[in-house]
Amino acid sequence: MMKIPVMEIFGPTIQGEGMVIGQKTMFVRTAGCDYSCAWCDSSFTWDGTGKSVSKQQQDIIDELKSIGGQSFSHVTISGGNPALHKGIGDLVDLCHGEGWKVAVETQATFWQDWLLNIDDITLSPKPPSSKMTTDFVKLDRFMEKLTDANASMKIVVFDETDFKFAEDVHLRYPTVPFYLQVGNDDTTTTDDAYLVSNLLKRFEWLIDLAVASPVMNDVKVLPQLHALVWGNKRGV
Ligand SMILES: C[S@@+](CC[C@H](N)C(=O)[O-])C[C@H]1O[C@@H](n2cnc3c(N)ncnc32)[C@H](O)[C@@H]1O
Ligand SMILES: Nc1nc2[nH]cc(C(=O)O)c2c(=O)[nH]1
Ligand code: SF4
Ligand SMILES: [Mg+2]
Repeated sequence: MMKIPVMEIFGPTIQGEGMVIGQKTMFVRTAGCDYSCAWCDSSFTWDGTGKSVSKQQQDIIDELKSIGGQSFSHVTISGGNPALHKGIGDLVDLCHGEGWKVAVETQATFWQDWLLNIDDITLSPKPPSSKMTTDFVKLDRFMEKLTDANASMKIVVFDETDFKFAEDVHLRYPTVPFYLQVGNDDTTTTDDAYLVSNLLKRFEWLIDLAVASPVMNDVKVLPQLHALVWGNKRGV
């Protein structure tokens, strides 16, 4: 089995974003990303400020059990970009062997066949404000392989240009469940009162855009619930 570079393992907490928002889950956060989004809230996974440890799949399972005890049945793998790591396939199989469901968060730039075994797949192509460029030809090929999977799109929106990008993505993949997510433009503040009021204002702004858009009639608009509850704290 190929080892996996792990940044952190934490939980149980609730999934704060997207298609299974509110779901009790453990998190495994892998190291390394092929992107470097301008506003990444997990930049410690790729900018050299965090420390990762290369781990065997069974050791990750043991750590999940020792941290989470009997109090979970769902594991979310995020990063960084977890799809950079082939070894996650064996981890997913071991999780399923334990009777746990597995979710993944990725920006959909790298394909891995283990994606077909994931219970909840969240794909998050990046809008212009991230300064990353989405290769739609590549994304088309990626999405074709997931036709029968339980996959969703989640686009983070910071401004009107991002919203237009989100509309384009939704129109391109109209049958894929679609989520709009509020962008957090201050991922370092510890002033939770300021952060929450700022995020709620942005949430209202995003709701207003979605409500007015005939393209966005069948979408869900969400904040990052964990940011509203715990601010920018890590490991929650
Ligand atoms: C840290 S990323 C890791 C997974 C993968 N690299 C990705 O981007 O999908 C997890 C989720 O957080 C979102 N995200 C990152 N920074 C954010 C921010 N400042 N505000 C809102 N969402 C953010 C990403 O778009 C992604 O959906
Ligand atoms: N509670 C909680 N929910 C999350 N949803 C996506 C997260 C991520 O960083 O990928 C995340 C996270 O870090 N914490
Ligand atoms: S793709 Fe995800 S982890 Fe990578 S830089 Fe962007 S938000 Fe951060
Ligand atoms: Mg996060």
